[in-house]
Amino acid sequence: MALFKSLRQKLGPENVVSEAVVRDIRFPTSLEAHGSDAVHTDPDYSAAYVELRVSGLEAVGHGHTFTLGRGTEVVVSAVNALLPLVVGRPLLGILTDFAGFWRGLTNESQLRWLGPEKGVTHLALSAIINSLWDVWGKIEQKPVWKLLADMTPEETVSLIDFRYISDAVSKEEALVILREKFPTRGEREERARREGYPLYTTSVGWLGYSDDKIRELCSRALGEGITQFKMKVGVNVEDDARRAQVIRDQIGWERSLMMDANQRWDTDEALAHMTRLAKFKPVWIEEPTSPDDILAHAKIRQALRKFGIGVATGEHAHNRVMFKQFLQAEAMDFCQIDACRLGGVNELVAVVIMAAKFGVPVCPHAGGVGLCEYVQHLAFFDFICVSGTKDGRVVEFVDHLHEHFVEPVTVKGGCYWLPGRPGYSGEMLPQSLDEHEYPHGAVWKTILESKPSS
Ligand SMILES: C[C@H](O)[C@@H](O)[C@@H](O)[C@H](O)C(=O)O
Ligand SMILES: [Mg+2]
Repeated sequence: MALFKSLRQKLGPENVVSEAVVRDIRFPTSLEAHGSDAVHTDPDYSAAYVELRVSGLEAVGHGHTFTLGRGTEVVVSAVNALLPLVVGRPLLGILTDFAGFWRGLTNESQLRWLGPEKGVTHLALSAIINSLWDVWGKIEQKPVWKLLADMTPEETVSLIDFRYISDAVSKEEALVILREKFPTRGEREERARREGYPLYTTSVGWLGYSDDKIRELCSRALGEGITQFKMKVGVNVEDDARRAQVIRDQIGWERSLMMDANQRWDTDEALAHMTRLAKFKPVWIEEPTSPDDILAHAKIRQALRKFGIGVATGEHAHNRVMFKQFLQAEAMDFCQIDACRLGGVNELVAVVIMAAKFGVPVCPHAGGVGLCEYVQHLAFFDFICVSGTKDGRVVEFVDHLHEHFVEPVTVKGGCYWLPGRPGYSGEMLPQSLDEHEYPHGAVWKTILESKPSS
């Protein structure tokens, strides 16, 4: 137990979580249609942002969950409801029995009625769990991917609550998967440093962008060495076809194009629309229908196989149980974990291991604020410790709001590059937090004051 031993040397019973505050941070991305899709037409990328202090420690844990605009205040309330379960607890006890702690939060006997393990309370949980991972990384002076890469297989499985997934992957099976790659982790860590991790960009194809803007952004992305692109579809199939043509004209046919319908269609509509759009050779259609409808995804997947179009989903799959069923029902070709939809690193690790068992590539979702900063850690963990490969895998990148982070992602030549600072990379700059706090931060004051009163 290498890492736990080191923690025991650094932390004692006096190091308790002494304070945790949550803030409502919103960015007015809807003003320029950044992030817009077939159902989220005016997204303001937002965060319920937690700062967690531990007595006797200088390091502060920063963690957030991603949400949109008006939803943020609901998530902030849910974080406030959960925080009494965290404040006052010794950090060592939390981290060395992380699965037990996690279950305690997800199964608090009154709050669990709101979920369990889904929706607002689960989003809120992830902000707290993310802040704990951040402080853990800072204590060990390691970025989270490295913290994970330095764990023994036994330490890794101790993070996971196996309840409800042990029929798909047991603790013993998870250990076998992790042990298999354990001796060769060093080689892949070296390769990760040398080669990075491939990305695709969604920033060229938000639904509210004009054709001219799409053209300009494609040519800029090509100049930056990006070779994989995603566009939004779903409102009007003829518009989608026109925009797909615009993108193909720019990127050619050798580079990859993905499509994302953001849950807009019924099953038959999905089939009709994708039959029409198949000629643009998309690698996948993402969220073609309700994110809860596993069997519909399976049906769509079967039907689109003849076109060579895969089905991707996961950004709205609310817990490991949903992923289990998508995998068991052969309903997804690409597993899109989301660092904030799931209950933080602990549940993400479970899904990454489960996907490896089912042989489905993990291609993390990152369309939001700070999601790129988070998911890079999980993708590198998957490569170094779990699947051992980057083949057929790609991490989403959106080129928005990175300037607000203490350690923004490094992307170059169509790849993410390993983050180096201790922690989970989600810490935002103090000035950005102050300016974007809703409703009194300077940015919101200006926007709200300029709105005509009704
Ligand atoms: C509202 C958001 O921008 C979504 O459109 C976004 O997360 C998207 O589904 C994606 O895959 O990036
Ligand atoms: Mg999506």
